[in-house]
Amino acid sequence: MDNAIQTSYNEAKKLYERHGIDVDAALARLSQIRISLHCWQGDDVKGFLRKDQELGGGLAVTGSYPGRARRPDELRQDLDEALRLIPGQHKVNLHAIYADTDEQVELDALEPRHFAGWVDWAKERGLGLDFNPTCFSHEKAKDGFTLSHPDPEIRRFWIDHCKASRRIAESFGRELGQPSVTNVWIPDGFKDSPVDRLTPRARLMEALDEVFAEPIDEKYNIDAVESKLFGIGSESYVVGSHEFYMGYALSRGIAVCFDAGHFHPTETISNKLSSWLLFGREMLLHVSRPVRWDSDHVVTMDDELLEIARELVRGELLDRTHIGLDFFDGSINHIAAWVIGTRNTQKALLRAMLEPIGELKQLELDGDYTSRLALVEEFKSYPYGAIWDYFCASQGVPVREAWLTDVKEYETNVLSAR
Ligand SMILES: C[C@H](O)[C@H](O)[C@@H](O)C(=O)CO
Ligand SMILES: [Mn+2]
Repeated sequence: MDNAIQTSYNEAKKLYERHGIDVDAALARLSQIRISLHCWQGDDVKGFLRKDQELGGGLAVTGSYPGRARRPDELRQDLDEALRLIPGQHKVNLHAIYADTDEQVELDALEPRHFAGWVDWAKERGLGLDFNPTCFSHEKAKDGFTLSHPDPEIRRFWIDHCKASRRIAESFGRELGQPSVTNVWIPDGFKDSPVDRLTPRARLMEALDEVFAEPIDEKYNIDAVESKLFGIGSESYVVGSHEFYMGYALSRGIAVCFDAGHFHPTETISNKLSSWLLFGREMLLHVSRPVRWDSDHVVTMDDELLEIARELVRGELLDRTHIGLDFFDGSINHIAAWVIGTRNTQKALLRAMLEPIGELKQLELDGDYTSRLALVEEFKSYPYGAIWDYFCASQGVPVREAWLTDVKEYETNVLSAR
């Protein structure tokens, strides 16, 4: 370890210790937290099945930065490069359209064997895999409805696709020895105000009940449902709204996915997590960054990211939370986007762990809001960067912005040849 890094760490640690903060314990905890890197940042949500399809479901990727992955082996190579630059052991989040197969297989006929390449790769590296049915970018989703479609045949197709997805995730869990989270997000909704809001939701409820009917051991697969306030083309009404899924997940004992970009512009998910976990068992996060709308910008160290991390740490909610990322920026280097977003998420968790939580809670209980505010604000300039640098060095990954040199080299040597 570089002397300067060690010295700065020792000095910073002393400052935290004055407030009773166990820095080594925080780093040990941080090293155990797996973040799920979303594969779709690597290729602008194109996938490998049915590549001719336009991106649908109201999703939009802007930018055409060169070098995006075109095949499973390229995507895995890029993920390897990103993971090399991120401390800790993580997971990779796949969508169904990222099947690694030469077969022309339909979404409702996908099987675990179509993902064998991913499982072998993950096993070799000790990674976990999460999964998502892809209920968009398909002719059967063209009119904006999938699981809640009025046509029972179309509904059947999507139900079967979601059932197949759970079986694939279960196989990941069995093979990799850690549960896979299957997250169902559907784009269903109306551009303009509907006359009947109830019936599509009733259809969705019934369809989901069928999807989740097959019992699967939670040791292998955890089900989650993701709501949205609006989308492009579903500005006025989304079938799978927040209230719908809160009720659904609570009554069915499954997890809710909170996506940071899926609420009103001034509404934050950080303020929802404690409420959900008082009643629900587990949750999935899609850590994202909305800019004016659900724009899926790369996660930065903004107030909301820190507040999400604080909620998880202060409330001891980490053990019941699965942290996934969800952004797709096609205007910058695809690997850098993963590295920036993941390292920021980890850094925010570290900052939250390095706060004098017991002391702050006591001040609040005592009604000393002056000291509470003073301490929270002073801690913002405590030297967490020195602790982070030490963590990166001890985990064998580049310290500070040194990772960027590696990404630039990779761009020159690998990406520019694509
Ligand atoms: C590609 C993902 O499934 C998608 O981003 C979903 O999670 C979402 O957030 C849709 O807005
Ligand atoms: Mn999401």
